[in-house]
Amino acid sequence: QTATTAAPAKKPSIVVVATGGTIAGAGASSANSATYQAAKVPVDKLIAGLPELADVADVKGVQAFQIASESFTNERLVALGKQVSALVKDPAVDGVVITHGTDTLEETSFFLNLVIRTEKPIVLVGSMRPGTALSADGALNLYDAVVLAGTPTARGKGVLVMMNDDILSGRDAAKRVNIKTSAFGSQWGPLGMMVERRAYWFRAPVKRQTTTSEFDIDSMTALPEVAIVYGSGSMGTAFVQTAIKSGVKAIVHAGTGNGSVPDYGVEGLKQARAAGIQIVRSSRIADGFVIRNSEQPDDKYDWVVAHDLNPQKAKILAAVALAKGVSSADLQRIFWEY
Ligand SMILES: NC(=O)CC[C@H](N)C(=O)O
Repeated sequence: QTATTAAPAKKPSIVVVATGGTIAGAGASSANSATYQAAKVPVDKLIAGLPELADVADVKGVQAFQIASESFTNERLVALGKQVSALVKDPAVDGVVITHGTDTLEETSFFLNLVIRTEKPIVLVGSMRPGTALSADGALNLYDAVVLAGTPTARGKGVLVMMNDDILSGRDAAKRVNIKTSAFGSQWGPLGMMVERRAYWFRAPVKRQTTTSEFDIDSMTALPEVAIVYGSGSMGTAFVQTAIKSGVKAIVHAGTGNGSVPDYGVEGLKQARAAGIQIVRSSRIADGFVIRNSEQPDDKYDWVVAHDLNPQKAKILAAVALAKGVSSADLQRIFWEY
């Protein structure tokens, strides 16, 4: 007697914003897994080459850029952010996937996590082998990313990275291995895994992001330049002097060990701070974090520590914060909170 005919579930509407990278790469032969040209295949061809996408979502493609991700600039980051912000404001869009080269994917994922005010899933995805190679990884990664962007439980978890079955937070996902398809990881582990169209979650981010962020792409016009100076034995002082002259707003010191600075390098960083440049102590070590007033008297010198952010992530956060013109005390608060 009771009608049990269920209305057919509406498929989520997902926009794939393509920027290039290996996931859009092509090689001369199927044996070329490492030698190929990135950013060759247009987004419509990527989508048409994966008919399985139609089973899981209504997918539309937008070609934002067609570049290798090492060629991303602050201007391109801001432009991409504004484009994604406009898309997630469209009530007809349920989620956004961004195909991206893997080299600077971690910068873009963190940037968008800081500045896009939305609960809707934004998922970055790349690949380590071009689509023309044997055991190419891009097809499954893209399929998983589209599924994830349309998954209700992915809402409110910030910008995500979908690679090699792992769902990672865009905040701390980083390229930790080159050449291998298991390229991405985080010292805090993945948030979950994607298996056969289903997201399995094991943890959630606690840092400020997206809807709880104080930053907003819609009121941002440009990002200031930030330099990274790489620490090593006998590192010299020339690069800090060059950074001072170049007019950067901050120097991220990718120090050795716990973010240490050599005895002969302290003076240059003090000069930079006196010239109004913020000093952010990070570490060249991929894991762990930098403790304030350990190794160097940060309170005395008015320096900031990068917490657990790697130098390239610290560069993004410093640029986003300094685009607003914050004080050093605020900058340190921001490094603890995001
Ligand atoms: N695996 C990749 O995507 C690397 C290709 C290229 N260097 C890029 O980052 O776009």
